[in-house]
Amino acid sequence: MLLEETLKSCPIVKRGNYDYFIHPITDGVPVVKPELLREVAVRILKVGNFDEVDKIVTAEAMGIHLATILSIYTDIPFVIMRKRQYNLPNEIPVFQKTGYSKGQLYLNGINKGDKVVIVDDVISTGGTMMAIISALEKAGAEIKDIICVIERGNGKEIVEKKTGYKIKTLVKVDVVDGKLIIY
Ligand SMILES: O=P(O)(O)OC[C@H]1O[C@H](OP(=O)(O)OP(=O)(O)O)[C@H](O)[C@@H]1O
Ligand code: HPA
Repeated sequence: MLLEETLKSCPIVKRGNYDYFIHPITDGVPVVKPELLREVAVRILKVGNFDEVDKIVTAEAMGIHLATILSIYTDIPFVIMRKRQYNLPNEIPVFQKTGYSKGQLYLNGINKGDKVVIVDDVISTGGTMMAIISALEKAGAEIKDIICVIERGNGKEIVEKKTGYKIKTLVKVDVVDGKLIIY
């Protein structure tokens, strides 16, 4: 499959001490091919449960292309947790920490009782997913499913243990000695 094929050859760069892999789905670099995007979307739709879901939720920036194509396929609207504060009434700020960055994410557009599916490109340390889940819980949303395209390291297990939610992924990778391996 294209996702696995393209992962095999992706470059790794250092972000501080973190070995960061660069891939079209996770970075939009070097180029996002429609056949790859389509394959990923179809695979997400196969594993995910989008029945009777009010909103798809993703995080800026690299969940946006995924939420967009899933929204077009399912006719479900989507919400982007932004890194920018809008100061809208009921905006929910949460702290986000990844393996290489720290910041805030802001949730708008979710009503109490909304049934949501969370979609993101990668789960690595799980810091971002913890932030998304905590914002949605504060908003009173009902999380129906969580799907990340790529899992790396043990962040998925950590988040599952802490929150009780099951996280689905399409492929599991790791970076070992500067090389990306696919399990
Ligand atoms: O599991 P974690 O360690 O939290 O890593 C996963 C997150 O890291 C990336 O986001 P980032 O905040 O770097 O922003 P980007 O989407 O703009 O690359 C990626 O898009 C995930 O949201
Ligand atoms: O290694 C990575 N590559 C791309 N996106 C990511 N988000 C967390 N880790 C990574």
